[in-house]
Amino acid sequence: MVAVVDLVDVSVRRGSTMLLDGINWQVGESDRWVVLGANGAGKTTLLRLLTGDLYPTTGMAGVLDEVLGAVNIFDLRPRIGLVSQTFQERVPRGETVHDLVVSAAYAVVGRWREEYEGFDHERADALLERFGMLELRDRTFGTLSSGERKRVEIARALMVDPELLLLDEPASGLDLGGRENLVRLLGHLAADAAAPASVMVTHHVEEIPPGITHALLLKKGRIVASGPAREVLTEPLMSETFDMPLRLVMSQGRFTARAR
Ligand SMILES: Nc1ncnc2c1ncn2[C@@H]1O[C@H](COP(=O)(O)OP(=O)(O)OP(=O)(O)O)[C@@H](O)[C@H]1O
Repeated sequence: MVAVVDLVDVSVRRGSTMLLDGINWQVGESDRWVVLGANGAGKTTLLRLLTGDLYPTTGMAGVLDEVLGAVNIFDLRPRIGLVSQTFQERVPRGETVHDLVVSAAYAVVGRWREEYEGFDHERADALLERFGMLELRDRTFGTLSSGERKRVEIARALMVDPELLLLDEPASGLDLGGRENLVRLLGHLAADAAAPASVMVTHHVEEIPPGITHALLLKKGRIVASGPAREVLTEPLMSETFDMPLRLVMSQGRFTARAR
């Protein structure tokens, strides 16, 4: 198995605070992971480590067979698709949906004078169609609903044909319909054998798409449990992670949780 992510005894410390502590974690090339944890558990820190935004204080962090700190991060980043919470702030007013997706091929936000190949345009449109957004290809990004924007962001993240797809709370802020649409699309992606390995961060089990293969539970920077989803997404482990007795129900590949 090729390890897409290989963290060995990783810690991240800021002052006297351990943001991550003793993390050992491997992601395989066909894995679909969900990372769950309460506010402040360290989920965003973990994603920022994977994108090379920050480095381990101790331990070894391997991503796509490269060791963080020993690889040029600008060579690594194009191999990773990121759907972040802050991306929308960087999109210029007036950027069209199609241009936003096609410009990922050049790792830029906002088209300027790049010359794109016909192939790039076709790929961008095929991705927009896959996420139900082709009809809106000529709309400006700023006029889309939150759910539509998320679908465009995922299309953009896949434009570079990444080897690892990172999704940071993709359903946050969406209404019920928007969330359900997105979870369905993420479920299709998870089921696609040609799709890259993925790591999705969320607070809510309702946002876990069907087809997730593995789960990692974080609490105060430490791993509560990690492994196959059916072994990790259990009432005792989830209750420990969120510090309250939970009732967890799984039905037709989807989860719901509430306090006991
Ligand atoms: N530079 C820093 N110095 C000190 N503490 C920090 C720093 N950056 C983050 N933290 C703390 O580290 C902890 C983990 O933060 P992180 O953003 O990774 O959590 P999270 O699980 O993503 O939380 P949320 O679900 O609220 O987004 C938090 O308690 C945060 O306040």
